[in-house]
Amino acid sequence: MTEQQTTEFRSGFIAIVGRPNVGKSTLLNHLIGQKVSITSRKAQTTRHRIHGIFTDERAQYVFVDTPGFQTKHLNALNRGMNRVVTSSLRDVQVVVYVLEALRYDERDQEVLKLLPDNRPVLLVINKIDEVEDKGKLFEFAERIAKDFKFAEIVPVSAKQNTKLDELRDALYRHLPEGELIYGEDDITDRSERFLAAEMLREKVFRFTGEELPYSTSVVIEQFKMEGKLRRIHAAILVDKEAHKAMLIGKKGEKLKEIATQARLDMEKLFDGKVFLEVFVKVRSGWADDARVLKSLGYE
Ligand SMILES: Nc1nc2c(ncn2[C@@H]2O[C@H](COP(=O)(O)OP(=O)(O)OP(=O)(O)O)[C@@H](O)[C@H]2O)c(=O)[nH]1
Repeated sequence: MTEQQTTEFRSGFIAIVGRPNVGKSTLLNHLIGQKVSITSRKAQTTRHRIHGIFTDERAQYVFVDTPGFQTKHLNALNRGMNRVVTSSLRDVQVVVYVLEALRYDERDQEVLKLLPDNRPVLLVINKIDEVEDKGKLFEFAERIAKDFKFAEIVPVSAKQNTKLDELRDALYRHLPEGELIYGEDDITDRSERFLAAEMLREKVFRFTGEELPYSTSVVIEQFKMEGKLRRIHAAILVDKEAHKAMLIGKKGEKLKEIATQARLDMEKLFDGKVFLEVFVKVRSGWADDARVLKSLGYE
């Protein structure tokens, strides 16, 4: 091969799959160097497909962050998520299958069953910072490799940015030759409005621990540019008065903290000042129901 052939520009879509909590969102954020996907200690916080984009002088890597594959609790939402996993695997060039170091349970195996055999799959063993005896990683990798033919195996710590360059190199090796798919400076194809909701939703999860149910949702009611300032009004919708009190906290302190942290993340991501106002609203049930609203003359 000549020098030129080895440095050809490459591009393509890459899916990151794995059971909840293995660190997919953290990996995506750290590979891109920006916070575009929400992370939290609670499992199952990713509900949407997010494209994170990373461009350097030799390639454009377009990441698809898939929700954790659900094997328990097959409700409609989770069934939807599984479909997202399967469909996102169909239109990518490379698949990254993430495991937690030294952990390989039946949920991981369920995801493994979804892996395609007609394109490269990289095994990423994450959270190696938690393993003292690194020799164990080798045995672990050998064991997993018996279950699937991986193109490469890359141990990393997403959180500590360890071996992420090795992972980028491995991804480059398996991407096809191609032009830029998105702009050079793009990091996601999601709107700022969507990302603002994600940032806020993450803080709600983070600051309410296990107390608040997943039924909580975030709506951006207004997103306005005023010169360089983004003026954002957001509502956190809850089902019960008790949940509202929980979110607001003593003297409103919890809500203030949630809003401040979300605003700081937004300012970093949007690279500009944000004025953020957050309200907590109790969903009145019928007000949410599109059909009822329609019959009352609202659209
Ligand atoms: N020690 C350690 N913890 C990590 C690492 N990567 C991620 N984590 C932690 O693992 C937890 C889950 O990370 P996420 O990135 O939200 O996991 P996910 O796979 O996207 O989870 P879902 O959105 O539920 O599918 C968080 O508490 C992270 O901080 C790592 O390399 N080392």
